[in-house]
Amino acid sequence: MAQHDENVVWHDHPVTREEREQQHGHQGVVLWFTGLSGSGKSTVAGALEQALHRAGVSTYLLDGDNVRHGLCRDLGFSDDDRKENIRRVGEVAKLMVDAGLVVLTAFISPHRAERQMVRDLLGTGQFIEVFVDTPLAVCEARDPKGLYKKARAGELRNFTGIDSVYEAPDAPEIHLDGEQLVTNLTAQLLDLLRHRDIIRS
Ligand SMILES: Nc1ncnc2c1ncn2[C@@H]1O[C@H](COP(=O)(O)OS(=O)(=O)O)[C@@H](OP(=O)(O)O)[C@H]1O
Ligand SMILES: Nc1ncnc2c1ncn2[C@@H]1O[C@H](COP(=O)(O)OP(=O)(O)O)[C@@H](O)[C@H]1O
Repeated sequence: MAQHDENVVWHDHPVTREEREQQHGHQGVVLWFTGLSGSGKSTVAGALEQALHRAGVSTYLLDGDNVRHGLCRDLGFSDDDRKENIRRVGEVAKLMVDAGLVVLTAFISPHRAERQMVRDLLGTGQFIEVFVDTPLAVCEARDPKGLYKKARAGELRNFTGIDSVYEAPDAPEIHLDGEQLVTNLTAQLLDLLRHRDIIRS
């Protein structure tokens, strides 16, 4: 990968992040959902986005399945490709936070090091790690896309939880029990955002 060019200089623009946040009426922040395939990341992130949108919050949901159709269509599921996937998404999320949005991301993001990389990229308090903790057996029973079945049959290699690692977060900002009702999980996340003064009560 090409390295940073020292002849490219950062340019500050007249409209500041603070002014954009003022216009939105809230801060920019990333809610970084992580968990196994089938744990419920997209479902819970989608339900939370809907609740926030209805409350007038400016949001954007970046979803692994969708991003891999465009921005990351050249990437597969080797450790190096997953790392590059998360690096790109982290950079995009950072730009969206700078735009003043509440960004929700739904990527397996199986490696602690990559999640830490994104945390470091964003400022303090701007990276909220949401661990959707659903046992592998439950994810496998849900298997909405039939991918676990393929992985067990040896038709799909490097599948997270089967023959590729998932490193659970040590200290996520919020640890969700992925077997609870989606409405309950959404309420827990809204509470956290209110508690952190990211949205108003
Ligand atoms: N080998 C392998 N391992 C895991 N997942 C696989 C694989 N191949 C395809 N898929 C599908 O891709 C979705 C995960 O993409 P992500 O971008 O979130 O993965 S990662 O963060 O880069 O690890 C994942 O979607 P979710 O089920 O929404 O998590 C799968 O549908
Ligand atoms: N809390 C939940 N309780 C029961 N089923 C759920 C829950 N969350 C998600 N599901 C279901 O599990 C499946 C996987 O959810 P999904 O959001 O696609 O997971 P992920 O994005 O982590 O792969 C879907 O069929 C979804 O309807």
